[in-house]
Amino acid sequence: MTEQTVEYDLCVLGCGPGGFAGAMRAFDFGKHVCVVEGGEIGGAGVKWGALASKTMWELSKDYSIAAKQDRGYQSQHLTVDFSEVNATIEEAVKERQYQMLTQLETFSPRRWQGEGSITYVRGWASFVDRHTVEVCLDDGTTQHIHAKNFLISTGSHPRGYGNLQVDQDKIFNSNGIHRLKKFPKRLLILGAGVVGCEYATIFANFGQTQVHLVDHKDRVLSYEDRDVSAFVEQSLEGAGVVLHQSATLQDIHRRQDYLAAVLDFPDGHSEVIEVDAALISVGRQPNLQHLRLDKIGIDISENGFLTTGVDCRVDGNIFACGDVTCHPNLVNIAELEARMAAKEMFCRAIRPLNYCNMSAIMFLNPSVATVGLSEEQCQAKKLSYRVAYVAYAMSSRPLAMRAKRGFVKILVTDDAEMKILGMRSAGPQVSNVVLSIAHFMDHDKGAAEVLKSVYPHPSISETTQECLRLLIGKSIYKAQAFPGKMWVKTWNPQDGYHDCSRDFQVEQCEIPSQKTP
Ligand SMILES: Cc1cc2nc3c(=O)[nH]c(=O)nc-3n(C[C@H](O)[C@H](O)[C@H](O)COP(=O)(O)OP(=O)(O)OC[C@H]3O[C@@H](n4cnc5c(N)ncnc54)[C@H](O)[C@@H]3O)c2cc1C
Ligand SMILES: NC(=O)c1ccc[n+]([C@@H]2O[C@H](COP(=O)([O-])OP(=O)(O)OC[C@H]3O[C@@H](n4cnc5c(N)ncnc54)[C@H](O)[C@@H]3O)[C@@H](O)[C@H]2O)c1
Repeated sequence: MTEQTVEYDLCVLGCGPGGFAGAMRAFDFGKHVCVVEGGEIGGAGVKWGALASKTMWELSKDYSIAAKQDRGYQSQHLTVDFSEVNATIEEAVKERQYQMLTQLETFSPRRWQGEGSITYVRGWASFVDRHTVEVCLDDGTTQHIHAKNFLISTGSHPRGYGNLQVDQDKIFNSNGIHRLKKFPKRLLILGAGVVGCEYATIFANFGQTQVHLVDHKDRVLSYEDRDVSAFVEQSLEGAGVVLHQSATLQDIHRRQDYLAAVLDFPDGHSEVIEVDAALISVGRQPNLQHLRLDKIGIDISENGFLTTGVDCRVDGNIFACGDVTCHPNLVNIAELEARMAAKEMFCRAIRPLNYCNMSAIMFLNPSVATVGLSEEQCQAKKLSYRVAYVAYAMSSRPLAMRAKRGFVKILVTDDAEMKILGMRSAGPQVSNVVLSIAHFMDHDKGAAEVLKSVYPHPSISETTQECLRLLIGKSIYKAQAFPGKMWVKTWNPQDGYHDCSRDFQVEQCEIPSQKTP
């Protein structure tokens, strides 16, 4: 295939996790794919977000463990250098980018002799018509690319804050935070969503920075259940982060060698905080503005995102995935949608995407994992549910780890089937917990059914098992003996909450055809 004459089966716009996954899935079907990337390969999934921030989080966690003083060991002369931390982050980023480029190169038409191919073009794309994009190449020239289908996977960028100038020198967003030259002594973070809470945790873990976390809402992670927000607030405050809630940032004044941030509060008073740097993390906006979607007659929905169906189609031969859509901004969702789109284009997808069982982890100290519905979401839908809570302190592994801060909270339908609706969990190794529940939800299992699995001991996942047992009244440790650490409640739209922790029923012994342990 020569690049100028060919009509590709698929042209992918943007090579973050979504674009890359979509291109590879189309390649699985033996298709000729062109991938256009204007910035750094990997996008926010690698360079500007997920991988970079998670590498920094891992390093900060290691540091905070090394700095502990309550475990019988004490490190001496522990120091940390910001530029060395950054170099390690860069190493992780480069490794992933190298893997991506290696694969693109392996399947390029120049080398690959098998079916299908992937052509990688570096430049910024915009639509000419429904089968053509124009790409501004790195050398300033343009190239037209023709394709039967397009996947828009151009991701998102950090939202600005009014007229505040993000100079990536003193005032940063998540794209620029790694340009800091050293740990700031004082850092203001505006926005206590996931990005804000994660970076507050990271800087607090390193112990070099006084963090001020500011949000206009009255709690952090305001879209989560109140008990989850309260848990995270306690963790952050325990690590020395100062929370400024229900606060509006009026302005940040640049002084000679510091920043003066003015916060306004609902009762009419204002506060001025002096800091050395600020991070603005008030959400993200999709990268659609330069795509010339008007040329292909596609409207952006009211909130600025692309509207897709369950098959990830925007319209006709135009598909979209990841942060440009109105679904949660997560790497796993971008990849899932992209793979679905490719399947829909070339072999018709068998089952539409189910967004109900999506799981996520917020990298805090300790981390928080979520899957499916929260209590607040059930209540908004007027869906009756039963919910059980078990504190990590009730399980052997957290006891052994001396890491008792954490919990598992599982929601099931308030009926005989007790189908799992969702889970919220906090603590070390929550990824294990969330994965097992996501898997059970995907298979539409009820609480009793999933107890047939035997969990290893001692493991964090035993806390999940005990929580499920609690839901069906078969827990080993009993809520009556540990109020506050274990409880069960029901909620329905008419009566609200009913605490069932003390409703102890003697189990009738029958010979069942199939036992639940
Ligand atoms: C600080 C931070 C931490 C995060 N942590 C996590 C996490 O722990 N877990 C998680 O699941 N998610 C996390 N996310 C979210 C995750 O990074 C995004 O949801 C994900 O990267 C979206 O993938 P995408 O492919 O849609 O877009 P992106 O990753 O943004 O990639 C889009 C690509 O398109 C390119 N592009 C844009 N316009 C054009 C154009 N016109 N022509 C050509 N190329 C173009 C861009 O240069 C970019 O490379 C985090 C995000 C941030 C900001
Ligand atoms: N671990 C993960 O999965 C992970 C990590 C980081 C980011 N992400 C993704 O990236 C996306 C963006 O994250 P984010 O934290 O920037 O956005 P977000 O929407 O999660 O949080 C934005 C926060 O800023 C606050 N805010 C908004 N306007 C404000 C204002 N004017 N003044 C004060 N506060 C204001 C909001 O109340 C909210 O708490 C998230 O949706 C998330 O899906 C995921």
